[in-house]
Amino acid sequence: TMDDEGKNYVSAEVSDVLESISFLNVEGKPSPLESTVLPNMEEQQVYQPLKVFLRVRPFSIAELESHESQGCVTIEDAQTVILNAPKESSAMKSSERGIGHAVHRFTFSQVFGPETTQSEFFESSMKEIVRAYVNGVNGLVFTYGVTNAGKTFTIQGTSKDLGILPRSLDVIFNHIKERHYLKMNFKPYLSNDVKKLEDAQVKQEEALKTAILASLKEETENILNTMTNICDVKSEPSSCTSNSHPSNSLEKNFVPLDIHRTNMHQRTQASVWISFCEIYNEYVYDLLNVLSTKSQRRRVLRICEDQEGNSYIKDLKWINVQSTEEACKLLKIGNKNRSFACTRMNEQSSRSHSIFSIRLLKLTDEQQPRVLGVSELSFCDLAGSERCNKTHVFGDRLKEAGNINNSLHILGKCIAALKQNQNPKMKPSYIPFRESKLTRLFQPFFCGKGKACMIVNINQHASTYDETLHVMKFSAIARQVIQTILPKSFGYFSPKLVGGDGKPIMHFDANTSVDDFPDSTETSAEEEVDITILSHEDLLKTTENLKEKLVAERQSKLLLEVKIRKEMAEAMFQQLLETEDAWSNRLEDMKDSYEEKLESKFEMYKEAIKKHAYMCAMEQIEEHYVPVEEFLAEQEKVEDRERKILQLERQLDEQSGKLLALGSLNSDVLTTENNMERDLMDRTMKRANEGLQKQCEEKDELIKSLKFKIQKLNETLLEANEGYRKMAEENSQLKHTIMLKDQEISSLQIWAKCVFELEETVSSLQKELEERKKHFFVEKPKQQKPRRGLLASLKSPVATTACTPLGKGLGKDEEASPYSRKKVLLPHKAKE
Ligand SMILES: Nc1ncnc2c1ncn2[C@@H]1O[C@H](COP(=O)(O)OP(=O)(O)OP(=O)(O)O)[C@@H](O)[C@H]1O
Repeated sequence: TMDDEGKNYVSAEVSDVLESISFLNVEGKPSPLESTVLPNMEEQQVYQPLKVFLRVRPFSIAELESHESQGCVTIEDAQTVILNAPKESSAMKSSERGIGHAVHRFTFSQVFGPETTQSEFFESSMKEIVRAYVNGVNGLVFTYGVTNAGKTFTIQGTSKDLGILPRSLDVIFNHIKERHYLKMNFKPYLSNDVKKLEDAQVKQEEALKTAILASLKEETENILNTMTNICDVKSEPSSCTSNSHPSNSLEKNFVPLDIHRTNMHQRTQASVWISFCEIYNEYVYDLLNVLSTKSQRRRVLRICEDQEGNSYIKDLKWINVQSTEEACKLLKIGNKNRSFACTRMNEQSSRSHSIFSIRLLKLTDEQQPRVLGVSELSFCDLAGSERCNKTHVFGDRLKEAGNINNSLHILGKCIAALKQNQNPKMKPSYIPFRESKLTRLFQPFFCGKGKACMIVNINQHASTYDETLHVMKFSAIARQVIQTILPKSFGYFSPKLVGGDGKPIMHFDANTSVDDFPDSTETSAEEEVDITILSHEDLLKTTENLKEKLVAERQSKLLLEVKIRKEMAEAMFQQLLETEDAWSNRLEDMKDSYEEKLESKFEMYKEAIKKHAYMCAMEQIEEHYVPVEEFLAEQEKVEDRERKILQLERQLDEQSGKLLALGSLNSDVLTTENNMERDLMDRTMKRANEGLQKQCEEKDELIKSLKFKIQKLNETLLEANEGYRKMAEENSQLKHTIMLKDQEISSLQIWAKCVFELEETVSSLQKELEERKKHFFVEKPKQQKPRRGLLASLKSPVATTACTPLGKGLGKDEEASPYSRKKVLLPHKAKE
């Protein structure tokens, strides 16, 4: 019953898909294979961010029982998911220490929750890429995540629940339907070319395919006995037990394709080829290689590049497939080989990257087929990323080689570099595509030769939270990468057709020349060997060989180094000489330029000085400015004076000449021949002489009268002198008299004082006398006479002194009363 359920479920899904892309096949409209590319891809380059889808795996019952569910992952919306660090995670511990956060938000092109069905996932994530692919655009899908996150489940799925790979195959086959080219004579070759096989080669091809498919049959038969389902490598036991006949169930799972219903009217046809390989420890192995014995060593494949620099895996088997069923069988065989190899090496499958590729060859009609284009769709199931985290692959340098997976580290570096190079402000950095096998194969998809899409698978386990967080951080960077998709992918990868011998087929394209097909583009035919599977002796031998090679290599390198050093030294010397030359030239130039500058400066200063001088002169002129009229007038005056001087000088000369002539007149008269002139001279001389004599006489008279006047004045002066002398004498006498008079006055003053005192005494005496008289009038009236006589005797000498000749000038005062005299003398007293 489960089988039936599963069958119906898948069938319904596939038909949904077919419906959704049915527009590609609408009757009457040109087939999508006829139009080489999608319309929008035809004209221009397409820039679009790398599509990154997140798929969250549901919990299993066991996981829920072991408390893995701690709400670490919350889907916010169709694009956003939130990660909450659980208690035990180091992210939480870090955030508690203040480093980083406990909650992270991430956005994706689309987030698919645990409930998402395989069909829903395919519909939303793969439709665009598959649609582009059938129209000629290369595609790459890779899953990224920790082990057990659901990568393989997403790509391959289980027998009941097909993954994106079988679904894509189904869509492809349904798309080509009647235009399916069933012959095997056109086979993918190198990176993008097609090889036309000879009949024998076709037979070989068919035999190989049968052998490979037979290996599955053998295996299936063996496994049938142990009731193990090989339908999917990691199918759950519950699903496997119900499958009594897995191959049958698989067949039923797909929509039956009527591959014989080829429409002959359709000119274009398609041939489908698949390959399946793995990259383990940086070695590429073909997973469709059937090993005859279990001990047989797996062959390591080389990655080569064609002329255009497109990498491809040399000698990788390409198997023609005619249906999804066949392709899925081959997938199973590959898975089986992968697990077998891994078991033998005691390693887990998640340590390798597996790449399942589908090549679609677009051919013209069957009668005379021509190759129109080749497109490739690859599904890459990457190794679990957690091991890389543990070895600090991101950021830190990867030191260990050996068994550590280098590819994811390089992929991270490439994505970071791609992102950085999109920033125009940043210096473009080198993208280390060539540093790992995986990135070498991915390179075309990041360089515009196809569409890439990344599927991030996470589980919600608390125990692997830190690893999951790392995956999310990686995808956040990847999401920022802008993909450039070059136009006309078919045209861009214009395929070349070669014959069975690998030589170009001329009739294929008239424009193709033989030169376009080199015999081989491979660098070395030496086969790489996976050393991990060599025996001890083999390893020792290999080591010895390698040592020898190393020594030889070192020697040649040394020689090369010496040669390079010598060349470098020569080049350096040459450069030094050139530099010296350049510098000396520059020095000369500088010297010249400085000289020029100096000269110009000198000229400048000269000019400045001139200007200054001119300015000064102008200022002076302004100060001493004389109007022209004045100046001319002055000049005229000067000239006039000069003329007068000249005239006077001439006159003087004449006069002196005349005087001389006068002195020697008589002798001259006798000697002079010209009498007329002489007479005239005489006459003028005479006249002048007369004038002069008259003048002299007048002057003499004047002198005489002046002399007389002087004489008179002298006399008057003498008289005056005499008078003056007399006056002086008189004056001195008078002065003397005055002096005497002064002396007299002063003595008189003394006398007057005495008199005044005496008078006072007298008056007092008189008063006394009168009193006494009154008294005596009564007693002795006769005693009054003698006292009157004493006063009179005192008065008479004073009168005599006043009558002396010295007192002449004061005559008027002499007769004045003693009171009046007193008045005159008072000022003298004051002066003293
Ligand atoms: N979306 C899903 N729904 C149901 N079961 C799932 C889902 N995703 C994964 N599983 C189951 O989880 C288990 C682990 O998944 P899967 O093997 O795909 O992980 P993985 O990432 O490929 O691991 P590894 O890196 O080891 O190959 C499988 O049993 C698978 O069936």
